Amino acid sequence: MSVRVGLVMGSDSDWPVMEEAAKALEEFGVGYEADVVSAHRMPQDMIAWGAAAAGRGLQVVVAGAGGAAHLPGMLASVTPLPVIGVPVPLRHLDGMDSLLSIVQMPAGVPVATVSIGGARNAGLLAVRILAAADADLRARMVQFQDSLRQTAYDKGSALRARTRRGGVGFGA
Ligand SMILES: Nc1c(C(=O)O)ncn1[C@@H]1O[C@H](COP(=O)(O)O)[C@@H](O)[C@H]1O
Repeated sequence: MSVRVGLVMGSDSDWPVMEEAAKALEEFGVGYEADVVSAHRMPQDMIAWGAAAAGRGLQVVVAGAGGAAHLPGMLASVTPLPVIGVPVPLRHLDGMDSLLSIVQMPAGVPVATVSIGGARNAGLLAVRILAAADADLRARMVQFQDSLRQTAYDKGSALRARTRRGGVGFGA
């Protein structure tokens, strides 16, 4: 399986959050590599990693970091690849620091920021980006969306049964 997504984080302490992105990629059979890359602690290596990413065949970067989370933005500044940023919540400030660090990028250097701790959505967004030019992957994403819809239908019918209040009743 070719490695299409670079899944990087500022520290291995981010893994419990970032693992959800890895799981989403695995669900869709998308190859990824995972590594610790820190703008603050290894700036030269971080620049080298970002500058080489596209040339190594990566197509999307998912970057997670907590606190003063400069990693996603700095990677976006040195790669032409789409970068998805994951704000990782730490003990203080509940991830707001990380969210604001990642989301407020200057014009010209986009980072697609997901919610605080939203690594699963980062993985799913990476799949969607790849699926734009990959019909097989797109078909799998449509199937996944169908399963979400079915789950919502089932929840609606269970709620209607529980409350004995008929609603519109979506789905079969
Ligand atoms: N935000 C960054 C960057 C960066 O943005 O380059 N490098 C590490 N970190 C973050 O520091 C937090 C604490 O790291 P440690 O647990 O290693 O002390 C992690 O959430 C990491 O992402």
